[in-house]
Parts: sequence; structure tokens; C-alpha cells
Amino acid sequence: MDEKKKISFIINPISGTQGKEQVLKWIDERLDKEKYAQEVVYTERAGHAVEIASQKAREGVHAVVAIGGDGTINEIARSLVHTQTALGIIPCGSGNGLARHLQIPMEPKKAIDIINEGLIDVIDYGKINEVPFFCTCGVGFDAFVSLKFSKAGRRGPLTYLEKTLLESLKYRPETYELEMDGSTLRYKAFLIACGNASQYGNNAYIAPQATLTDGLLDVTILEPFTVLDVPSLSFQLFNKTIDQNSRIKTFRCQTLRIHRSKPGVVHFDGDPMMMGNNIDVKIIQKGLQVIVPRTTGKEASNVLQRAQDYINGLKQLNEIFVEDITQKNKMIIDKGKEQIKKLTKI
Ligand SMILES: Nc1ncnc2c1ncn2[C@@H]1O[C@H](COP(=O)(O)OP(=O)(O)OP(=O)(O)O)[C@@H](O)[C@H]1O
Repeated sequence: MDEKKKISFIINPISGTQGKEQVLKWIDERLDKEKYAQEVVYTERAGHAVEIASQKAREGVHAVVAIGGDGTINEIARSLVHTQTALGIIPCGSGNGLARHLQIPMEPKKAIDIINEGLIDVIDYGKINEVPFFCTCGVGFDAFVSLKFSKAGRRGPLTYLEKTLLESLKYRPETYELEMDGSTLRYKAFLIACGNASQYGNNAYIAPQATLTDGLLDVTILEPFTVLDVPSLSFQLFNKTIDQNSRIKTFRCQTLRIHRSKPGVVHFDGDPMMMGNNIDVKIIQKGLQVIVPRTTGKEASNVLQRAQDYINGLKQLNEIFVEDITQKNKMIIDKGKEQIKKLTKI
């Protein structure tokens, strides 16, 4: 009889907003025990998943599965690049950009079924000043928001939306010099995003044409805009057509040098890091094995797929607003109750 393939599940207990115990129950119920021998490890701190995954790759396990979001995936995947150990994903983050790009289902049960099928693809990854990223990286407003988000103390899409709306009102675009393929260009930009994958997460497609297997970075520059541009930019971000906006410039390259006037924050897969004036971004072709669904091959999405993506984006936004309104209503009601209590005491 063939030996069972070893799979290590790494759980980030603080990712996203959902509890992970139910996911563990589903793994116990659904994982193909004929095929796989499983173990589960919880992370204890930021950076811990890098160490665990690196150990598992040395042991030669078949796959390490991230139960978390893009930050957890980043920590695991950076230890798996150029090894024989594949990355698996059960999406449990706030944005889940890489999982969504790969069309891995958001429902954990269905994501477990994909692991049971066990189809493996080899994808590209990027480096920003030697720090690996798998989804997107960038400078400017999105990096600035990732820094605020990391300090927010609680995670989830609501926190992200709050931060984004609040911060965009105060943010000042910077001037950047970009060197790529022998030419240098200057841009005043609100943000510069480099996509290995097409989206930040939550179906927000900042690099809509990006594919994970072309050996190229998809660079999106958002130039300064006015409040009048916000509705079309938001619509196009979720409609996968932001590259058609007049405030957007896009290009593809293998390597990019970004020069800015002062050091500052960058983000890699949504996590912030301080870097200097010069930032080198490059793509490394076919460096990571990933367990994928059968549909991933059809990356050139058709109109129906785009419509579905758009509806999903709207749904997500709707949920965020409903959650926000519910929370605000609760705060108003609680305040009202307090005031009534005070009044009745007088
Ligand atoms: N046990 C832990 N305690 C505190 N932080 C942790 C722990 N394990 C991992 N982390 C950190 O948690 C951060 C957030 O995780 P992750 O990005 O997976 O979730 P998310 O931000 O909710 O989802 P997404 O990135 O998809 O938006 C990671 O950067 C990781 O370093």
C-alpha cells in the first residue's frame, strides 16, 4: 500500500473574524484519510508560521495548508518557495486575495474538497527589496492604510473600510521616479501597486489583468484624483476594469525600481514594512507549488465571470455597510439607554 501524504495545517488564530474550531471539525470530517495523514499547528505570534513551514518543508511533507489570510499565506509560502512542499489554502482572512484569485472557495468545506482533489499548479511570486510577496505589494496610500490597519487592534473588512475612508481624506500623493526596462518616468501618484495576483482581496481588482504564471509584474499607478472620480474608481475597482480609468496608468515588467524622496512604508500582501528611498520589485517565475481548483486554468475571465465577480464585490460591500450600520445603530441605542438611565436617576 502507498504511504499516506503528510499535510500540516497551520492556523493563525487572529486572522479574519471567524473562529477556527469549526474549520478543524470539518477537516476531521471531510479530509480524505485514505490519502492524507494530517497534523494541526497553531501559530503563537507573528512570524511563527515562517518557522513552522520551513521545518515542515525540511521534513519533506506533501503540503502545508494555511488557515488564515494573505499575511499567513505569505509567512508560509516564503518558506515553501523552490521546495517540493505545496501550499494549500483554507481562506480564513479578512481579504483572502490570493485564494480569491485562484478561485479557491471561501467556504472552508469546499476548500477542503479542493485539497482532497489535490491538483497542483506552479505559480510565480514577487520580491520587494528581497521580501517575498505572492499577491500584491506597493507604495503610497495602500501601504499607508496597511500600516494604520495593523495598528487598529481588530481585524476584518469593517476595520479596513473605516481606515480607508478616514485616511483617504487626509492623504497627500507623493512623486516617484520609476525605472523599468531601461527607461525612467516621473509620476505624482496616490499609489503604485505591483500585482503578481490581480486583487488586494475582497474582490478589489487593482491589477485586473494580472496572472500568476506569466513571469510579469502588473503595475498600476493611480494618479491624483478628485472626489468626482471616486464613484467610477470604486465601481471599476470591483468591476475588474480599473485599468480603463483615465486616472490610471498600467504597464507590465519583470523588474521595477521605485525611487522616492524619503524613506517610508511599503506593503507586501497587505502587511506594512518601513523601507528606504529605493525600492526594487521583481518577479520570480514558477517558484511555488499550490493546491488549486480545476477552474484555475481559465484565468481569462468571460463576461459572465466578471458579472459574478462584480456582484460578489457589491455583496461584500453591502455586508460591510450593513455590519457598519448595525454596529452604529447599536452604539446609538446603547448611548440612548445610558442617557435614559441617567435621566431616570435624576
Ligand atoms: N498567533 C498570532 N498572534 C498574533 N499575530 C499573529 C499570530 N499568528 C500570525 N499572526 C500575524 O497575523 C497577521 C494577520 O494575519 P492574516 O493576514 O492571515 O489575516 P488578515 O489580515 O485578517 O487577512 P488578509 O491578509 O487576507 O486580509 C499576519 O501578518 C501574521 O504575522
